Amino acid sequence: MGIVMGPNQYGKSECRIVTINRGSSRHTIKDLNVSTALRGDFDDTHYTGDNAKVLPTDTQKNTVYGLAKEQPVGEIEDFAVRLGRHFIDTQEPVKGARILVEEYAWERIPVAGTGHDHSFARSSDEKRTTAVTIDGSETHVVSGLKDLVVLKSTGSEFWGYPKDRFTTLGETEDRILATAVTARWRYLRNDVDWAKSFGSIRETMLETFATTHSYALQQSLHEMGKAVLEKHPEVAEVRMSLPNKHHFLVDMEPFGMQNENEVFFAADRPYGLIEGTVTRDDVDEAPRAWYSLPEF
Ligand SMILES: O=c1[nH]c(=O)c2[nH]c(=O)[nH]c2[nH]1
Repeated sequence: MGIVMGPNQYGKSECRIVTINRGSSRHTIKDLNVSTALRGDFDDTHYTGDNAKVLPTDTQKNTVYGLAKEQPVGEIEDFAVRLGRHFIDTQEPVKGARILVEEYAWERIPVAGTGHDHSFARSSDEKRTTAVTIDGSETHVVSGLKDLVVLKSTGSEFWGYPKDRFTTLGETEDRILATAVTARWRYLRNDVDWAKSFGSIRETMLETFATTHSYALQQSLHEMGKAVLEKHPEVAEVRMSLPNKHHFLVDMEPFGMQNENEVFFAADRPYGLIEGTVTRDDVDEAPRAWYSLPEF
C-alpha cells in the first residue's frame, strides 16, 4: 500500500481590492474580494518541500493588483478569466486555476436629487459572486449571489410533516418566510453579457420568491431555480443554499393578549438549512466546476 498526494490547489485567499476609475470627475468604484488557487504539477513541494514550481501566494496577490491596474477590471467574470489565464500562460507548472470573486455593491449618495460623483454608500451585505475554473482548455463560469436577505410576511405555510415524540412544532397556514439567498449558477457558454444575465437572474429569483405561495422553503427553492432555467438558456443548473430565518410567534397568552401573527421572535440560530440543485436533465454534469466551492 502506498500513500500519495491527492487533489490539491493553493493560492491567496481574500485579496481585498478597490479600484477607482478616474476617467472623468464622475468616478466609478469596484470593490472586490478575490481568491486565487492554482492547480498543476506541485508534487515536489508536497513530497520534499522543493519549491521550484511554486509561484508564491504573495506573488499571486500582487498579480491581482497588477492586472487590475493594467486594464479596467470590468465584469468580475472577465477579470477572473484574465487572472486564471495569466497564471496558466506564464507559469509552466500551472495547468489549471480557480479564481473566486465577490463584489460588494456601492450606491452613489443622493445629493440634491442626483447621485454624487465620488461619494458612495454600501447598499447592503449582498454580494455578486463568480467562481471561474480553468482546467486545460476548458473554462467553467459559475456565477451567483450571496446574502440576499428576503422575507414574506404571509403567503407561506408549513404543515403535513411527520410527527414523532420529539415534535413540538405546530402546523401553520400563515407564517413569515425569510431567508438569505446564496445561489450559484453554471453557465453553458462564456460569451455571455454577464451583467445583464446577473441582473435578470437576480430579478427572477426575487420575483419568484415573492409570488410563490409557499408550502415549504424547499418548494420555493425549486420554483426559483426552475424560473431561472426557463428564462435563461445560457444557464445549465442553479444551486441554492437557503437558511430558514425562523420567526417564532411570541406567546402573549401570559400577558392576556392575543397575538394575531403580528409580533415575532426573530431567532438567529439554530436555523434550518435548505440546499438543493435545480438542473436541466439534458446537460452534462461538470463536477470540476463545483469542486471545493464554499457552500456547495
Ligand atoms: O420550509 C420549511 N421546511 C422545513 O423542512 C422545515 N422544518 C421546520 O422545522 N420548519 C420548516 N420549514
